[in-house]
This record gives sequence, structure tokens and C-alpha cells, in this order.
Amino acid sequence: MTIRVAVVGAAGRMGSTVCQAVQDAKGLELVARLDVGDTLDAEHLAGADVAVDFTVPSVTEANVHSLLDAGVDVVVGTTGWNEESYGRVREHLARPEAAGRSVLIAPNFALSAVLAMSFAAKAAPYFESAEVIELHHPNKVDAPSGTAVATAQGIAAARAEAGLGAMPDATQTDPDGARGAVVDGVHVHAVRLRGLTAHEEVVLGNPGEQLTIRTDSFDRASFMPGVVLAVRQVSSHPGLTIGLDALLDL
Ligand SMILES: NC(=O)C1=CN([C@@H]2O[C@H](COP(=O)(O)OP(=O)(O)OC[C@H]3O[C@@H](n4cnc5c(N)ncnc54)[C@H](O)[C@@H]3O)[C@@H](O)[C@H]2O)C=CC1
Ligand SMILES: O=C(O)C1=N[C@H](C(=O)O)C[C@H](O)C1
Repeated sequence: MTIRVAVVGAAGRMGSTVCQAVQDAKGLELVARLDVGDTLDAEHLAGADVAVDFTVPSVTEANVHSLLDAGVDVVVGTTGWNEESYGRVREHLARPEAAGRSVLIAPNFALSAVLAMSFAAKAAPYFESAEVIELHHPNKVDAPSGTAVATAQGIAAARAEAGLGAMPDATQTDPDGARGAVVDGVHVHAVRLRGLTAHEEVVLGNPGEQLTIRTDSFDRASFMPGVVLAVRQVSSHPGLTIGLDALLDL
């Protein structure tokens, strides 16, 4: 059976790459390319079964609600989500008119990044210290990256489950934020550099040793197998699914 796909944010870096990936994928048909100014209703969705959203953090949640109202399942790669916005999507999915609908939201569809997040959470209980450094192209509008936030949350959850307390840090003065953002107690540093695409390093330290976990997306092609997998599988996972790892046997 062919899955008909609409791409929202189709004129963007990711959206245009996703349009091509959908056109190249067996069993998928691109039926709509939507971007700023297009209404997300049944008419513009042109019979799509699944919509893929790669837009901007400020609009993605509203898009998901409109897409659910229009009766399609949704795959989201846009960043900017948090527990509150996830909660509102869960509430929407619980309404009778959205029964059986599916939404999958993933901060990163690249296999190397999904594995890096998983490895970081696995390693976290064994180290006194852990910090996340994300490095991206300078056109990125949000910092820290959604992947870095998810990585830090995974590290923090694994440390908490293992009964670890706060990490050692004698910093007393940091007027300019040199220690970076703090996500659930984990420091996250953001680099924006021309020439980069999407990269992340997780450094974990003990007395006398360090583990470095690094993922590099040199090209947006790295995200496409994960996006195509999500499009193929989203409708078999009713409700809200967070992270591509939920579709992989990690
Ligand atoms: N989950 C993942 O694997 C990845 C996620 N991302 C995330 O995807 C998002 C998009 O990234 P890029 O493609 O680099 O950005 P971009 O700026 O190149 O593209 C965003 C597109 O969304 C459009 N847009 C803005 N508001 C809209 C609206 N209300 N309705 C429809 N379209 C709208 C813009 O016109 C633009 O064409 C970001 O949040 C980024 O962090 C990026 C790469 C991989
Ligand atoms: O904006 C990007 O480019 C990327 N955004 C996502 C994020 O914020 O984690 C995924 C990847 O890092 C590329």
C-alpha cells in the first residue's frame, strides 16, 4: 500500500531534502509541499496519510494540532518541544475525534545521533562528570539543540536512577554564562560555526580517564533513513511517540 505524504516546511533545508527522500522511497508518494502561508487543512494536504513537519520551534506545536484536526498522522523533526507541549499533544490525541491517530516527535533522525544518545545514557552512571557540547551551522535558530537537550535529559535520568548526586564543580562566579546552559543539572555548550552541519560530543570524566562519544552529521542525507522509517511506521504506533529509538531495537 502506498503511503501519501505531505511535507510542511518543504522550502527549508530539511523539508526540501525530505521531499526528495519521499520521492525516492519505495511505497511513499509525495502529495503536498507546504510552507509559510499554506493552511494546514484537508484541501491543502491533498489526501495525505502522513504529514512531516520540519519548520521552526515557534510554530511546530500549532502545526501538529492543525494536522491532527485535518485527520493525518504526523512525524515531527522540528525542535523546541518540552513536557508541556508534549502533554497538550497527548490531550489532543485522547479526544474522540483523534482516536487512533499517531504523532512521532524526534529531535534527531540520524542513526549515529540516536545511538550516541543511547550510549551516553548507558555510560552516565559510571562517571563523576558529564557535559554535552553541540556544534551546528550558524543558520540554526535555536540553542541548545533539541538533540543536546534530549542527551542531557537522558544522562540526568540515568544518573538519578543510579543514585548519583550533583557533578563536581567548584565554579563560584560565571557572570557571562561561560559554563553553558544547564539541562536537568547537565551543562550543555553550543557552538555555531560556518562549515558545520550537526555535531555533538558527550564528554564523561572520572579521575584519570575520559570517555568521548561523538556523532557527526556531515550531510542532511544522514537524517533521511530515519525520517522514511518514521513515515512508514508512525501509523502503527497510535498516540504520542517520542524519539526514533522507540522504533529501533536499542
Ligand atoms: N529531527 C531531526 O533529525 C532534525 C531536526 N532539525 C530541526 O528541523 C527544524 C527545521 O530545520 P531547517 O530545515 O534547517 O530549517 P529551515 O529554516 O531551513 O526551514 C524551516 C522551513 O519552515 C518554514 N516555515 C516556517 N514557519 C512555517 C509555518 N508556519 N508553516 C509552514 N512552514 C513554515 C520556513 O519557511 C522554512 O522553509 C529545526 O527545528 C531543526 O532544529 C534539523 C535537522 C534534523
Ligand atoms: O538545526 C539543525 O540543523 C538540527 N537540529 C536538530 C537539533 O536541534 O537537535 C537535529 C540536528 O542536530 C540538526
